[in-house]
Amino acid sequence: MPRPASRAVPFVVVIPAKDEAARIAATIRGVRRIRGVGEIVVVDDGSSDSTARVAAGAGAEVVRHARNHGKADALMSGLGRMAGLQRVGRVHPGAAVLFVDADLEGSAQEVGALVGPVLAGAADLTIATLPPQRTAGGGRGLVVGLARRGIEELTGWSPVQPLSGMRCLSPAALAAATPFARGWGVEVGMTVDVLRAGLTVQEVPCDLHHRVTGRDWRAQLHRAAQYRDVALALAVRRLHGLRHRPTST
Ligand SMILES: O=c1ccn([C@@H]2O[C@H](COP(=O)(O)OP(=O)(O)O[C@H]3O[C@H](CO)[C@@H](O)[C@H](O)[C@H]3O)[C@@H](O)[C@H]2O)c(=O)[nH]1
Ligand SMILES: O=C(O)[C@H](O)COP(=O)(O)O
Repeated sequence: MPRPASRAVPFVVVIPAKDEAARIAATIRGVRRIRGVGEIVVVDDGSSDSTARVAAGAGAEVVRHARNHGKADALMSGLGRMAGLQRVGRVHPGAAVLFVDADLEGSAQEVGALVGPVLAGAADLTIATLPPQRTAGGGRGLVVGLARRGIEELTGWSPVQPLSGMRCLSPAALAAATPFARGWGVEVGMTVDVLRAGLTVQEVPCDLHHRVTGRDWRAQLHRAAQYRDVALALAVRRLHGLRHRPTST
């Protein structure tokens, strides 16, 4: 039976997860400590480990991809489940969504700082910025630089951490940002689309700690995929901007 609408929650947590069995339970416990949290949806994006079983055991709603589709599709599947929960009255029809990576463990609680400005109507999209991490990363800033310069070129706004995936979106921001750019282009595409819709974006410092990408060949392959997806998301939006440019007389 659907729960009464008065108990419907004002925001839903969506956690995309690929092979996160070692971290997902701690991350779910972390977000459960956020004030006002209701439904927590974990999307197991074709994991080869026990991510789905562990997440279900920790009390999350679990959506499973039979094979790996990439982060953007995992987030879209989470939104699909959120719509289902709205239809049965378990989630408020005008609920916000909070995207949280699966590898934050206990620090995930700090993502709660993103919710207030969106529920209060002060921002449509809030994005977490992270402090220096305990382990040094192995990147040279190529992907981050591409993303930051691209967003600035297309919108005039220069984000501190353009790739950060911890984000809270109002219903208006969700409408402007979906369907998402594919794979690792999701954050850059979302930021550009929300700003171009005339909505407000705000970066919020959060004391978050995650698994940093290292220096081995797998890490460099990961960065190459990030670079490709960010470049594609920007190229599509550049074209869109050209097509919709007002013609001068
Ligand atoms: O095919 C995949 C790969 C990853 N994930 C999940 O997506 C999240 C982010 O993945 P991760 O490997 O931790 O990404 P990072 O290398 O840390 O990437 C950074 O940059 C990405 C954009 O390139 C953002 O999405 C991330 O939030 C940001 O932390 C995690 O929960 C993963 O389990 C999927 O759902 N499907
Ligand atoms: O390690 C990182 O911060 C990301 O994979 C991005 O890589 P980058 O340092 O090349 O921007």
